[in-house]
Amino acid sequence: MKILNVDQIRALDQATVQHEPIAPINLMERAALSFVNWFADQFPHSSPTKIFCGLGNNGGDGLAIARLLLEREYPVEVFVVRHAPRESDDFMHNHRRLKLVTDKIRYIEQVQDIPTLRHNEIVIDAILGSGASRPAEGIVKTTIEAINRAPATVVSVDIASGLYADKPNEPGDIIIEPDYTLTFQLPKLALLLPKNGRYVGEWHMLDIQLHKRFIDQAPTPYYFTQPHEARLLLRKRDRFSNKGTFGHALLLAGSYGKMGAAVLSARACLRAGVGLLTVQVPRCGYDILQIAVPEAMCRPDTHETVLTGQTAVDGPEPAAYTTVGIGPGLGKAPETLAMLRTLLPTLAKPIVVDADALNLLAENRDLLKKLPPNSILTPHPKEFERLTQAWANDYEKLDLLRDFAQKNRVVVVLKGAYSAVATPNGEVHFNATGNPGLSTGGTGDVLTGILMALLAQGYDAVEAAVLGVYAHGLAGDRVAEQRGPIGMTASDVIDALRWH
Ligand SMILES: NC(=O)C1=CN([C@@H]2O[C@H](COP(=O)(O)OP(=O)(O)OC[C@H]3O[C@@H](n4cnc5c(N)ncnc54)[C@H](O)[C@@H]3O)[C@@H](O)[C@H]2O)[C@@H](O)CC1
Ligand SMILES: Nc1ncnc2c1ncn2[C@@H]1O[C@H](COP(=O)(O)OP(=O)(O)O)[C@@H](O)[C@H]1O
Ligand SMILES: [K+]
Repeated sequence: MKILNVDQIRALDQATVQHEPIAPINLMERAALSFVNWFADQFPHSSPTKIFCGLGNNGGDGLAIARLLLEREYPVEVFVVRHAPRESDDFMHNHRRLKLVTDKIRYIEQVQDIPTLRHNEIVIDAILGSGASRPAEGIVKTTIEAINRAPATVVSVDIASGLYADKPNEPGDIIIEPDYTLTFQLPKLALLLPKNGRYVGEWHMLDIQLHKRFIDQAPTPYYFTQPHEARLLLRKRDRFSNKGTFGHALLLAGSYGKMGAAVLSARACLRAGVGLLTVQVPRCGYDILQIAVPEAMCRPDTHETVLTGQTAVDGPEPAAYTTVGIGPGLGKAPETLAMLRTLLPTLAKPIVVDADALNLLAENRDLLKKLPPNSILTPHPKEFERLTQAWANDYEKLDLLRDFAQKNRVVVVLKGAYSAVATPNGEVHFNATGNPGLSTGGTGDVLTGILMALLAQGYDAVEAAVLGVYAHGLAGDRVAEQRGPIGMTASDVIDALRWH
């Protein structure tokens, strides 16, 4: 699913009006109806509801929502925040219609006009929508502050008032902090960015049947992966397959005290369908690996505590494996850096690079040029900052991300809520699955194992990254469903992986 910017959303509304065709006011009615259907499923009919409307089309939505909720006998009061000299046409139309069915419309011009809000009440926030283009001030600001102070449940129409849909707000901007955001048709970029968490709450999309062809043709670098899109990537297994069909992966991981990371990656790699797995660990990890992951072959390094790449055991060169994964629990010993220096130029097929291998690349950026094209890098934000530079806001971070992936011809999975998969051609695919239960040590190692397994099975790097983060997050969601997010372990996530 595409993520469009504000100008494109406006053009999409117009294209829908022209091509369906549908009158703008009926499109607004459709949006209001889809909101009310969600609302009625969520909140009982007795819920006292106060709707705050601005004077633009977001306010127009609010007025239409008020009328439809009144039809369903919700106890509704409407407050119009008079912040501008002029109302939009569709606002005025809905204002006239609403006045015919209720006399409970009040106007907020000064602070005394703002009603008291109680904890059992619901506030519908329709003050500013995607048209917000400057910081809230004056009576808009005061009203938003009052709503944020109130104990009421707040539901934002389309987007929290004051939050820009596709550009950074300034620190100190006053923005609604909703419990829910119901956004029309497509996600807005702002909803997916970490700094905006408190201005979004739980969010859902409402399908208002905007013009499909326009969406299909609209150029955008940003996508939000839907479950059906991720599942489409999944390949069926041939009845006559054998273990060779699914690749032989080599995992280079672990150091003294961090052998668990190697175990977790190895187990996840097996649970993600690799045909064969060899793990090279420092000698001190040999017994651990053999006992904890009997399905994997183990090549002990000649070094006792860190990886050097040297081994006394016969076996193929790393370049002969279908793919290589490197990083979990690795440490940053000089011998390990030397291994990277020797190893990377010998590899031609995409590999997975994580954790301390990324930190070594960050400290030795000349090595970035040695990465096989289409390799997958899986930094969390701090690791990505080390690879690049600090950013002033999430939008700048996205620019850095796209730039880095394009320049280095790699796929970057920037991990976190809505992990972002950046591709060498400049696209960013945000992942929808996952939950805060995954914020625990080892879940990143699990992702590395999954990505290696997918590369080994022949998925291309972008497919592997998009499908891998999806399956990883979904496994986390399954665990959270069964036992709640708190106390989830990386091993639980491995056990919950499913590929059907
Ligand atoms: N046009 C359509 O067909 C549809 C539009 N929809 C609604 O329309 C909204 C967008 O409507 P608008 O473009 O009228 O924009 P808004 O309703 O978000 O804003 C109204 C006006 O406020 C002004 N403004 C911007 N920042 C402000 C600030 N800080 N303080 C005071 N005023 C400020 C802007 O000049 C803007 O024209 C969407 O968010 C959505 O709710 C929906 O009804 C879906 C269909
Ligand atoms: N709040 C969250 N919502 C969704 N996913 C999360 C959240 N927090 C962490 N994750 C996921 O958990 C994993 C954590 O990886 P990482 O930070 O590398 O941990 P570690 O190095 O301990 O394994 C990533 O895949 C990340 O996307
Ligand atoms: K709003």
